[in-house]
Amino acid sequence: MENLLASTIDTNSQPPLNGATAATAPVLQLTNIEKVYQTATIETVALNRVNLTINRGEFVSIMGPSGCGKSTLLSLMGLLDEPTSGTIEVDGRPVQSYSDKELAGLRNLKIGFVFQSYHLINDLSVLDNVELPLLYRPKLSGRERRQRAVAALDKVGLSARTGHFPSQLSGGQRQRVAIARALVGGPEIILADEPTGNLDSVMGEEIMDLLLGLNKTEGVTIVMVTHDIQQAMKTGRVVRFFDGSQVG
Ligand SMILES: Nc1ncnc2c1ncn2[C@@H]1O[C@H](COP(=O)(O)OP(=O)(O)OP(=O)(O)O)[C@@H](O)[C@H]1O
Repeated sequence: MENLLASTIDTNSQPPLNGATAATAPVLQLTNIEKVYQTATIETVALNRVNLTINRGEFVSIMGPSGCGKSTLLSLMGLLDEPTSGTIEVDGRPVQSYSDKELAGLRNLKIGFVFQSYHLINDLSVLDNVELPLLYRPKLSGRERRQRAVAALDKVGLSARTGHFPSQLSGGQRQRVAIARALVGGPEIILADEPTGNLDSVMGEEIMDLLLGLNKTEGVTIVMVTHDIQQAMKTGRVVRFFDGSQVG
């Protein structure tokens, strides 16, 4: 699974693409996806017959009102949850055909997550937070883990803050740490759930520029949920949802 990083770099040596073209290979493909949440009192159809293809190198925004299924969609794309019906394919292969070990590898290596509220561990330094996902990679030495974490922090412009704790950082800096943590494993895809939702407009712009740069210069495929139309318009494609269905 370590080769995923290498294959990412090979693939992305091509010019990065914003927007789907026939020449780009789908990295994620959702076909006829339905997700129904069943509780004791109510059944909620969170996603209804969703068909969505994400091509390698794209930056796609997902927009829609609260409760329309955006986070549900992201957790299905991140293989954190399963659809009630329909098919998810990763690199052209249905998720059901991957073994549990392969799926764990995909989640850990291929996909990085960024959340609105950062999800950092307050008791750990910036460097330790970023290094955390690498602890699941026994083949890496402690030194290699540290080097990769420092390199990821460098990419987000925070190499001077490795010894800080999250409480000593601004919101924008915390989100940068979270992005470094998402990047440290060398993922092909970043799934970002309202990454600027807790930030003021200046810090939000900075984070948006960082994500745009990662997409453009490193070819990282990004799917971002946002309520901000101006940010969405900077990405290659905007997909709109309403009541669990795509409306544009
Ligand atoms: N674990 C769950 N159990 C039951 N219902 C759920 C669960 N998760 C989400 N839902 C419901 O599914 C629907 C879609 O929720 P989801 O969180 O995907 O929406 P969203 O578009 O991300 O909303 P927001 O913009 O407010 O974050 C909502 O009606 C929600 O109440």
